[in-house]
Amino acid sequence: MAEGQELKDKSRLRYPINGFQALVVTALLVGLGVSAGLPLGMLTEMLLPLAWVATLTAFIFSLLLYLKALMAPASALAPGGNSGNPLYDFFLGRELNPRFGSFDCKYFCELRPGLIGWVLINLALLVQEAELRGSPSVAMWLVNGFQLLYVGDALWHEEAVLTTMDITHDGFGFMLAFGDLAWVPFTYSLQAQFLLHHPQPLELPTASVICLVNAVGYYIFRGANSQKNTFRKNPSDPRVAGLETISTATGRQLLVSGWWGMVRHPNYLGDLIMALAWSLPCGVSHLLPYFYLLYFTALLVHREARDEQQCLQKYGLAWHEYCRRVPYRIVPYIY
Ligand SMILES: NC(=O)C1=CN([C@@H]2O[C@H](COP(=O)(O)OP(=O)(O)OC[C@H]3O[C@@H](n4cnc5c(N)ncnc54)[C@H](OP(=O)(O)O)[C@@H]3O)[C@@H](O)[C@H]2O)C=CC1
Ligand SMILES: CC(C)CCC[C@@H](C)[C@H]1CC=C2C3=C(CC[C@@]21C)[C@@]1(C)CC[C@H](O)C[C@@H]1CC3
Repeated sequence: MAEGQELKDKSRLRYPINGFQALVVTALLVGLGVSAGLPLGMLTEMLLPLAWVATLTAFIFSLLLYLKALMAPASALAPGGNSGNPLYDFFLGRELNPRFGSFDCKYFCELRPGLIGWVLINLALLVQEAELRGSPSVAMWLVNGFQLLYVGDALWHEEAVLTTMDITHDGFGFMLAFGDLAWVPFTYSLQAQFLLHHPQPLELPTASVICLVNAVGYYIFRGANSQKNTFRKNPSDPRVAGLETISTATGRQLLVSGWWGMVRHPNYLGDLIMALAWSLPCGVSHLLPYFYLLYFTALLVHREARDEQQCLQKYGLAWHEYCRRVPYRIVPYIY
């Protein structure tokens, strides 16, 4: 169990940290099913109807959550989803942490169904390719491997999601419910879907270069996220104690050396490099496999701007000083 950030009423919610176990249990159940004759590859023929059902589920779920939020106390509402405009509030989410007993709807949806569903769809596409062509292609192995690493990493470090703005600031409305339940599994698996219908020959040297790109992206992404998480948990931890910091009026400090001294969002940079590595196995003849990279760039640029606003509010002058010391946002010398 882990404790979340402090809420408006000074209380803290508790969250179970067992996302990685959920992934392992799902893998075991799917393995059992497949060995008992479950035709996993058939899933690939049901993607469109399943995407519709997921969207409808997200719609009904967020409608119920909106109705539930009408009875919630003011202290339980999200800062942005309480405008009084029902459509806007339904879309962004009125309540910050809707719960049924100890079951936290937003926390559950943020990582588990979407991320585990995504790698399950990828696996089904790999199995289907093996059935169609005798064995999965190198490109399909790479896409499956890279994205499984990403999902496994997110679930392994599940506790880190408790400090993201989705959990601490945003309500749970249609946008996030749709994003978590429908958008992630069905659009994040587009590269593997593309490969099933457009096989790409991949020579060993090209595959090795693509693996290197993914490794570099992962190294930056994990290094930056772990450095910040370690520092926030215990600034005197020997792994971060030697880093240069700026003090803020809130008593918290900001890192100005290490990964966070290179750009203001080194974790986004690593994430984008990995996104490129996931598209490259699909070749360069079609734009579709690059959809994730384009959408993700737009999402992270927007997210970075929102985070800047929140940090400026929290840290004021100290944030200005940080921006002066670390002038680039995501890509050194470019942006
Ligand atoms: N694949 C996907 O679809 C998505 C992936 N992601 C990934 O999720 C991860 C989490 O991203 P996200 O939630 O956006 O935010 P971040 O992990 O980047 O966290 C931002 C927060 O970090 C703290 N911070 C910022 N600068 C510093 C500094 N110099 N020193 C110490 N603390 C600092 C601030 O919070 P405070 O000071 O309060 O601690 C700030 O609000 C990222 O790796 C991102 O790439 C995100 C969105 C979508
Ligand atoms: C429907 C819209 C276009 C936007 C929906 C946004 C959501 C898909 C994303 C908002 C924040 C997310 C995070 C992740 C997945 C995507 C969503 C839900 C991660 C869980 C991905 C893995 C990382 O390690 C952590 C991320 C936290 C934020």
